[in-house]
Amino acid sequence: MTEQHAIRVGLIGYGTAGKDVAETILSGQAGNTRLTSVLVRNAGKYNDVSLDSCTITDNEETFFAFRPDVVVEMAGHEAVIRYAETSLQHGCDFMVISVGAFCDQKLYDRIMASASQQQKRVLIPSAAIAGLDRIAAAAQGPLERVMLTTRKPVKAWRDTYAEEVVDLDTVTQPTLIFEGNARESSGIFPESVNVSAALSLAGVGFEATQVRVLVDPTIEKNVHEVTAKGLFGEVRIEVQNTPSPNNPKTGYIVAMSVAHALKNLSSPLVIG
Ligand SMILES: NC(=O)C1=CN([C@@H]2O[C@H](COP(=O)(O)OP(=O)(O)OC[C@H]3O[C@@H](n4cnc5c(N)ncnc54)[C@H](OP(=O)(O)O)[C@@H]3O)[C@@H](O)[C@H]2O)C=CC1
Ligand SMILES: O=C([O-])CC(=O)C(=O)O
Repeated sequence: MTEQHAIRVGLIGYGTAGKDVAETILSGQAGNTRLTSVLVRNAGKYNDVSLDSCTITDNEETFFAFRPDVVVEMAGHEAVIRYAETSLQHGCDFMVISVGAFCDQKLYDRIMASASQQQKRVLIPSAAIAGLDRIAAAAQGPLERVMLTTRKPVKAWRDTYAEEVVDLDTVTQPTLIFEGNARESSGIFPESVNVSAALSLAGVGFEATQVRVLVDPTIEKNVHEVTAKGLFGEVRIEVQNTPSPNNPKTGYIVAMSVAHALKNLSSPLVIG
């Protein structure tokens, strides 16, 4: 594929992970892709940022006027609510990391209907979790149980629901702050447990996916453990993600995974 035929990428959000994704595209790590436009809330904040020929805008029309092939959301649940259907209706695939927004079943159904109607796709990279491929394959046969346990250090829980249930300044032991299903965890932790939604969509759905969330002052990394059992056998996968210094809720791996997913769109060899 020549540069002329590069996949045109529109990015929503230029925060911790969005900035890293932009850099992977500009450095060629995301395959044959070209960053055309970045949609932010206040373009004035980014006057000093220069991204080659890419335009940073807070105007939705300007953003879509660059006719991206794929819109990559790196901005949170509210951005999914605002831009998922709009992106599909503009003829773009929609790559989403704030997957927890899909816990709103009506929103999810509308987005899926738009994707089918437009013959476009919603793409969910693994991001902070691993093993979605295995869970999706295992879901072909009966799956008895899928469970996620998410643990993060204290600094990852500032400004979240965790502050309502535990004193982050004094906690010394791993402390369970949530136990329930993925429908609930996706809504309660919009910035921290999107992985539970991705796991649900790969496997047995939001109600049947069990989730436990812990504040863990004894660890340095963000840890996600997936266990599942079914006709296929059993699996236990644990990832330990290095938190990003700019936002300890998010790991470096999130942008790396998006870069890999973008690369898969143009690569003759597709893995994962
Ligand atoms: N699936 C997964 O494994 C993971 C998913 N996530 C999701 O990714 C999101 C982003 O993570 P991260 O980069 O660390 O978060 P940051 O808070 O560092 O960055 C979010 C950025 O999004 C921008 N933003 C918010 N709303 C909009 C909007 N409507 N339009 C354009 N830009 C917007 C914010 O801009 P402003 O400066 O205006 O506030 C901010 O720059 C998280 O909120 C979470 O939902 C994160 C980690 C893992
Ligand atoms: O980066 C992580 O550890 C996971 C995360 O924030 C999320 O799923 O929203």
